[in-house]
Amino acid sequence: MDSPNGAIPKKPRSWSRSLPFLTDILGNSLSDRLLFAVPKKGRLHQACLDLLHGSDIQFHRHSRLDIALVKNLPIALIFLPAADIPTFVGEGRVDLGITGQDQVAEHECVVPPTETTGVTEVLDLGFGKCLLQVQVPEKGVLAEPQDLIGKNVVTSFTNLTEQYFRRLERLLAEQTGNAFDAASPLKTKIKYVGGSVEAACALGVADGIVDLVESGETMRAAGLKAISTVMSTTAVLIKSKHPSNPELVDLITARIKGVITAQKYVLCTYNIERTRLETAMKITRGRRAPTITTLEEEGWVAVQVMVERKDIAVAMDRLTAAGAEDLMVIKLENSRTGSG
Ligand SMILES: Nc1ncnc2c1ncn2[C@@H]1O[C@H](COP(=O)(O)OP(=O)(O)OP(=O)(O)O)[C@@H](O)[C@H]1O
Ligand SMILES: O=P(O)(O)OC[C@H]1O[C@H](OP(=O)(O)OP(=O)(O)O)[C@H](O)[C@@H]1O
Repeated sequence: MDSPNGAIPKKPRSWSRSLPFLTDILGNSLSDRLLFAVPKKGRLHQACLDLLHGSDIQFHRHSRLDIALVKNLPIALIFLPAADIPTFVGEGRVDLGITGQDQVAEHECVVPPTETTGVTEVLDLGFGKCLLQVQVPEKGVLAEPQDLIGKNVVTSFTNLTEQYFRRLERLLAEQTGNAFDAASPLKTKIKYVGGSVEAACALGVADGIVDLVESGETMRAAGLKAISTVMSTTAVLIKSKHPSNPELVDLITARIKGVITAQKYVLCTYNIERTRLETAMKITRGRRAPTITTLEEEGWVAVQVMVERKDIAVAMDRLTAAGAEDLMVIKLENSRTGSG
């Protein structure tokens, strides 16, 4: 897929139906609606549907149709590949979107943001966490990213990979006192594949790859090892520079923030003797401060406090050791908090 002039070939765009065409199907139902792009498949799809459900954004998606009208808000959801969402939001064709920071960065390599175009990151959604890494065969002789200079590198992120190797080639030229011509093609040959990138080395198409790693299982199973990290990424809510309805964007942001916070925290309640309260409060400080209520029983108080879900087991162990009794942990359905 290398192009003759050394330019990186564009990814194929799988979303071929244009908004005017969809408007024809749906009559005028798109006008006056905020357009919100959601990944139509892949790793982020289900988490986004859960987020919409938690935010009470109700819709019915007809099969094969990549657009769904929201029943209870003036919003239309547009289902797009995660890789295409920065383009649509960046050009202001769609107001809001969810995609990975990696996809935003890949897009911005080719279309740098300006004052009026490009996307603004509104919220880190916490899921879709992974690393974009340079990987090589575990058993091979390649050990450092510079060993790949002049070799074949396969990836779905051709622009970020080009940027990475351009920096590396420039750095190496500077270190060795050689001239680096920014206009000349890269020595490293970067090839695009749309998926199953990890197979490229075993099939002899690549000496190394640049791909996403979450648990590391795919990489291990393919006999690869990471030798460098290009970037870390999570899913983000993005908006265009001039959304059609900024108030509605703020409302959706607040709702989604509430769901994310509710997923991140649990409510912990316990009873404790007032004399031991100071120790207990050091264990569970809360988001702002714990709520303390006096119990009918002399010298005892009840405590209500938000605790990060990932810390709750250890917190309960320590609270019990500090004399807390009747501990309960309650899952939060939704939340609205002062400072996010
Ligand atoms: N293993 C992973 N763990 C967490 N997040 C991931 C992982 N793989 C991808 N992502 C995130 O999800 C985004 C979309 O990647 P994914 O490969 O799922 O999309 P896709 O190419 O549209 O789907 P598919 O691979 O099913 O064709 C990535 O850009 C990244 O932000
Ligand atoms: O570190 P892990 O937890 O194993 O995850 C990493 C894998 O997940 C992604 O691919 P995905 O499964 O989405 O399919 P794809 O190869 O078709 O993109 C990514 O491209 C890796 O292959």
